[in-house]
Amino acid sequence: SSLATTFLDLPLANPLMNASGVWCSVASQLEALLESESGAMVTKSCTLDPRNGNPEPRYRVLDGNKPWGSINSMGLPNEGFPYYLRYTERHDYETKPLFISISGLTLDDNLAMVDSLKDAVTPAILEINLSCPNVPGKAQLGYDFDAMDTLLAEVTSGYGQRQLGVKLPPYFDIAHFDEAAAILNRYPSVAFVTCINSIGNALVIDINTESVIIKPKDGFGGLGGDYVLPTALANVNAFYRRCPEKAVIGCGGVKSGHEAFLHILAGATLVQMGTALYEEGPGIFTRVKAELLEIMKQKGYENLADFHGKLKTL
Ligand SMILES: O=C(O)c1[nH]c(=O)[nH]c(=O)c1Cl
Repeated sequence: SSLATTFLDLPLANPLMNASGVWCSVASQLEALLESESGAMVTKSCTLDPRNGNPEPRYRVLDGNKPWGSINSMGLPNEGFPYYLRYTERHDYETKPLFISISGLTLDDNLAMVDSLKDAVTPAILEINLSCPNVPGKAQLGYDFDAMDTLLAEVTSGYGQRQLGVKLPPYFDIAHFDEAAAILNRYPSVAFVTCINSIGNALVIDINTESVIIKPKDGFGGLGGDYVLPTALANVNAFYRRCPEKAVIGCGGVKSGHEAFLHILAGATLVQMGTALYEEGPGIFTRVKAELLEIMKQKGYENLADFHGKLKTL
């Protein structure tokens, strides 16, 4: 059996990569991902200027010894767009493809970064984070369909119809799957969707301290890990069914070959890891690769195409 695959016509040794935001904020982390057995890698969502982000604690795993998941309200800490643009210029693309994630604080900031990327003519693949903040008091872009449509119209024309992708927040209503997909399908250059970002504004409470466990936003934060797997699989499959011309990247609840297999069965071409990578480090790619291969062997699958998107219904 082989894990080899292609994405946007690029060859990958395997479908596994990090989720933006995890182990990808600074050069040392990016170099560790390059040296890891991941098939691809993505940078931390960046803003035009560097940001410190929110006060700590801003990331916690739940039930530490057996982390069922994580909660975070990082606040978009990053080194600023120029730092990641410089990394795209020195990345070794022969080793593995690189995605660059942007999350501008304003439409103009997003357009400025897209414009610089277009001029840079870098092989890096753009993933626009639609969970980026919107106008204060308004829902995040991924939940403000008019703002999302406007952004995509401006970005796709600014990017000269070059292929790019979007990182979507989770949706929980069939009508929202329909509406989001209808917008995305109007932009053929949006070649992939990454589902899902963390489940927003969860609240974890510690019974011993009778307190929340992260400092920002009175403890409200994005949920990752085991808790989000069924929602992640639903979003992967919903967009896989609704966007036949686009690839889907799965993200959410992957910590072993088992969940990676489920994401691919649901329609994911690549699979990202966040919480599990945060806790285990880049060695996780070696482990999950072996586990996925073992499951394929047990089931008699030679390659990913043998089961990709072949989820059965009853
Ligand atoms: O707080 C963050 O930096 C953050 N945290 C997330 O869980 N998803 C995101 O897209 C971002 Cl930008």
